[in-house]
Amino acid sequence: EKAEITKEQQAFMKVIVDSYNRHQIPQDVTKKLLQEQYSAEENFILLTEMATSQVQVLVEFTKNIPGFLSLDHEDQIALLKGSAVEAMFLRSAQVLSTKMPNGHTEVLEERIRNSGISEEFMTPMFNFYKSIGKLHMVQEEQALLTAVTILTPDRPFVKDHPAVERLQEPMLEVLRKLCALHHPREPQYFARLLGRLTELRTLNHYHTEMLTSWRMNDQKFTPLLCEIWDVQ
Ligand SMILES: CC(C)c1onc(-c2c(Cl)cccc2Cl)c1COc1ccc(-c2ccc3[nH]c(C(=O)O)cc3c2)cc1
Repeated sequence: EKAEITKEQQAFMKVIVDSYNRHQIPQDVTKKLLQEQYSAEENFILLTEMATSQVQVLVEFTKNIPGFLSLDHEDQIALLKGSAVEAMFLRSAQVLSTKMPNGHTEVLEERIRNSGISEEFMTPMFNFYKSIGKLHMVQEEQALLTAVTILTPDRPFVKDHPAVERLQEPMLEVLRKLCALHHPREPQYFARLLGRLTELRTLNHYHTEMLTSWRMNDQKFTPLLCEIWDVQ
């Protein structure tokens, strides 16, 4: 029957979910959220460290997505560069929308709100965080939604669109079945989930402006972030 998740899809999903759970920012980095002092300068430095660590984790997760490593190498880079900010919004959204026992939720929000980001970006950013929170995604959905975001064919400079679509399609199919399984009373849940991906695209534009305003204040990024965001 259409809605059943097949054995192959189960195995396919397990690879992605296990990789997603395995690749997390190390404790010694995230525990700094609670330790460092609260100044705009210190918050920016800490968030830069978190983003750098998150990009490294993201690259490892992406390499485990079935078929990703057989894509054209330049397309692999284009997909990572094109999706990094969106994937980090999704990841930070999970931290900000679930009450973390370690108290990281509150301190992360506090540091983001006081890191030199102008008010005009705060509203759309935290509206997104709220809308993700309302979805109460299960971790399989979070993992697959992140993989679907990374394997979005129409990123800048991607040459072989069809090859990326062939990888994204089976993930969308499993995600659709998962939504039906975990949210049986919300037939529109899958559509709402994909709607978040559209909202993420708009956040990309805000993020580009955030980077520009940080750079205007001579804020420094790490080499990895400079490379992935084409700055400096
Ligand atoms: C370079 C820095 C200042 C930056 O620029 N834009 C953003 C930026 C911003 Cl604010 C918002 C959204 C996206 C970006 Cl990309 C950031 C900071 O980005 C991140 C902040 C936190 C986390 C993150 C991810 C996983 C985590 N787990 C835990 C834990 O306690 O387990 C904490 C945590 C933090 C990831 C990226």
